[in-house]
Amino acid sequence: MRHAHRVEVVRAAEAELMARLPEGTLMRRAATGLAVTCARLLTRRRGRVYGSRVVVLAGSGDNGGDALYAGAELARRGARVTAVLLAPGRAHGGGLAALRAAHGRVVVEQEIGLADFSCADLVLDGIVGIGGRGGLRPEAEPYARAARTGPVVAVDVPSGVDADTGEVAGAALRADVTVCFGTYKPGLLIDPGASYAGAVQLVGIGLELPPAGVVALQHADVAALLPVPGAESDKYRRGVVGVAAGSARYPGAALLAVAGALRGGAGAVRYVGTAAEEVVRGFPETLVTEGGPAGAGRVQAWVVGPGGGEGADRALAEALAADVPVLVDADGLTELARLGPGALAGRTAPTLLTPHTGEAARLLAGAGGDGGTRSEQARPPAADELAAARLATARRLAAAYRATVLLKGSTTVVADPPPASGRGYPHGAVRVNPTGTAWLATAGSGDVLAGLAGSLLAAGLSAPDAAAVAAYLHGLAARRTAAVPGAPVTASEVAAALPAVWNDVRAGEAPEPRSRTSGGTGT
Ligand SMILES: NC(=O)C1=CN([C@@H]2O[C@H](COP(=O)(O)OP(=O)(O)OC[C@H]3O[C@@H](n4cnc5c(N)ncnc54)[C@H](OP(=O)(O)O)[C@@H]3O)[C@@H](O)[C@H]2O)[C@@H](O)CC1
Ligand SMILES: Nc1ncnc2c1ncn2[C@@H]1O[C@H](COP(=O)(O)OP(=O)(O)O)[C@@H](O)[C@H]1O
Ligand SMILES: [K+]
Repeated sequence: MRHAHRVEVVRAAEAELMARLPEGTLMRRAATGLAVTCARLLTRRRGRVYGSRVVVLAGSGDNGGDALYAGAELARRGARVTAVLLAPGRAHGGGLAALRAAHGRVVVEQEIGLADFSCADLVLDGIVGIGGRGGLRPEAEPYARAARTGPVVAVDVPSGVDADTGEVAGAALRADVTVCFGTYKPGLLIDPGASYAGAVQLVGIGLELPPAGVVALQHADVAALLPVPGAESDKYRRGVVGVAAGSARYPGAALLAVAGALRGGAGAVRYVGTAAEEVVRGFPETLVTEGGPAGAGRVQAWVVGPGGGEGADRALAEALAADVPVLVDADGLTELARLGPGALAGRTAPTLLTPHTGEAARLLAGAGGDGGTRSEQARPPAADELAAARLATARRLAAAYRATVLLKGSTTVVADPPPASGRGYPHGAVRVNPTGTAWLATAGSGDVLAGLAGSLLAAGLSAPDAAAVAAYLHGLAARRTAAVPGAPVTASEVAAALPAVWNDVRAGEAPEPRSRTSGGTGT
């Protein structure tokens, strides 16, 4: 599990630890970890550190201090280090002295051409870290846009990325590697910030931290959550998932949701809807029932809405009336947005909403724009604004509907509603998904995800576990299924690859590293 903490929490842990240690200890630990990574990258690129050209971009805070100290360590090993001071006169005094003592060169911005930056063997981004406010400043923007040949190593956070949220206001430094200290920051795991961070490495500095508000499951965490039938299991004990999906216009959505559901660990899939004939032809193992969810017999969880068309309102009402977990997707969400959060008010069983940002915009508008009452009409949020602020969007929706929310797109975010007491930290737990590829943005892949997550719910996983495990497997399946890495995939292929990735996860096969060309980490 990767744990990510807010800046405020990191600061508190830092203060507590610093009070017990000699001054400068934490920065020395951070800078040493940073220098080790840089030396490894330089050795890979040039065979050795000695003689390599390193540019340090140093801002006015401790982030610049880390970069200057790391630059000094590289200079001591023979690297030709040039530090560019973006806030001359305010650079970290100790770091500057260390770099000068190691015969590093120190210049101000006007004294170095972008050409020197562009041909460096390695650039250290120490412009700003967790103390950053309001995006990159004008003096730093040319570095964000300049071409470069060597890797950029971000210190703690890529400058310009909001550490708490992953939001990027304007330009930001695009890193190949980010070396972060003490804990991951949410902004390193959530797009757009995550896509600026490259490969993220954590350097422990001894912070004692409380449980993390944001986590990313890894292979072993997912493996531990996968349902496994016991010796006494039968198909009903394994869980029956009901799928109310598809319509005359979108029969394929029913097939794809069922395809996902059949691979999610439930013992049986029960289908209700107008595409029963097509479903049985495609998947003879499906149980089909006439009418809506109300008359369908016992199920342990419902999936409502993929391709649901005009029948989605009835299916939603009947599924929500059942005292079992309900996953609401697609047309079910459009109907829920029309009804507003009150439609979930009487439910005691878990509800899982799986919107993309367009549906999230409708849901927020249905909740009164800001999650308040419907009479407080605010400007309806636009989908692209919500995509740029994925963490806040998922949290707002979870709070407004008091349901678990899986927000789809580049970095899928799963948010729980805040605790009912309203005391303490004002947000519920959040999981972010580290697998996936932008090729998942293909028609029908969301239907597969809905079926898969619903099946995991029926098999007994909690709503946040089912959502996070489904997103993880779905993202891995998309990566695995491409005939050539990075090639397009179809939703049917994603569904067909699920058993193989299930086995990979159980066997502990490492996932592929994230790939820029495949368009990010999220599903
Ligand atoms: N926490 C820990 O445990 C440890 C933390 N460590 C390190 O310390 C870092 C945090 O250092 P920090 O607190 O000095 O803040 P930092 O990120 O350097 O930025 C603040 C400075 O930047 C300025 N500034 C603000 N916004 C800006 C912008 N948009 N663009 C440009 N400049 C901007 C602002 O000045 P202003 O100009 O606003 O007056 C202020 O001077 C952390 O990320 C990690 O690297 C490690 O050494 C070890 C343990
Ligand atoms: N840019 C992206 N990067 C990664 N995954 C994405 C991206 N855009 C969409 N996805 C994923 O693709 C799937 C699309 O689902 P959805 O929008 O519901 O499509 P459909 O309605 O056609 O099934 C989701 O799992 C979503 O997270
Ligand atoms: K930085």
